[in-house]
Amino acid sequence: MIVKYGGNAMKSLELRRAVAAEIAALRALMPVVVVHGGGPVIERELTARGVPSEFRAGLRVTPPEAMDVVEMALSALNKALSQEVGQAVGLTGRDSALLTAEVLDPALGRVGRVTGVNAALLRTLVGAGLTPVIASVAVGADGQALNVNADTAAGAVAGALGEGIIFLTDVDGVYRAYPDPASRATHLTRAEVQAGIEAGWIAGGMIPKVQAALDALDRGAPFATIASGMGAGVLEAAARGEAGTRITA
Ligand SMILES: Nc1ncnc2c1ncn2[C@@H]1O[C@H](COP(=O)(O)OP(=O)(O)O)[C@@H](O)[C@H]1O
Ligand SMILES: CC(=O)N[C@@H](CCC(=O)OP(=O)(O)O)C(=O)O
Repeated sequence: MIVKYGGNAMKSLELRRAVAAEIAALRALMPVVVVHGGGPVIERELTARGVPSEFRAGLRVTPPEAMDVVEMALSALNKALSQEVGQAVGLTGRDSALLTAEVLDPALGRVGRVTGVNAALLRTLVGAGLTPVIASVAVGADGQALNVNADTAAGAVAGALGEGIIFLTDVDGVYRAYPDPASRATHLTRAEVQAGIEAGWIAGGMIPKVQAALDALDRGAPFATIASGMGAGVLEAAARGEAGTRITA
């Protein structure tokens, strides 16, 4: 199982540690690979250095000087998360070409689109009983770092391994009538997701998330689930298909 968490499931150190404990518990049941973001940590480090940044269509415009800060911030966070998950190895996409990428759009600077995943490295680590914890920094053809949205990076890893993925966020799943949690869809097909975006009941930050889920399916993942990182036992329940919204082809 691939588990992705980012800013929303890291709003406090307490929540971050609770999520790490959930991941460690899931690992007792099945092999786990973790992919993480950390938008708020990046934001804080950019601000502290007076490096401005803006988002276009959900992606951070990343000139080279911002890329240096993104990599530094996510690498430091990666080591802390790896330690919290335990029995883990923290990596970025630059280690053993774990995530290779190409420039998505020169207008966005050093933002990457994942072109390859070193699945053999991940299988070796998992086979040795270790949990890979991957920061969403990839390596470009020029050998330099590229910034990849963490949901997208996680989807690419799930696709390459042919495993399911759970995106942990701050809502219980995809709601048909946001923000009413009673309207959570337990299951959605690709066609229903596309219809939901067109109809407007899938909106805001949920759009790039469901798009990352569809991209994961395109790349070979059997399912992609969106679930809450805020509740005890939710991750295990989502892995069983009993929590969150599971999206399948
Ligand atoms: N139909 C919907 N169901 C649930 N959440 C939705 C829906 N439409 C929009 N959202 C919004 O999407 C948010 C999750 O996306 P986002 O904040 O970008 O997550 P993350 O930072 O964890 O990647 C929710 O907090 C909610 O505000
Ligand atoms: C290109 C791009 O936008 N990269 C993201 C990577 C981190 C991320 O995605 O973190 P969350 O999971 O916390 O959102 C960024 O720079 O913020």
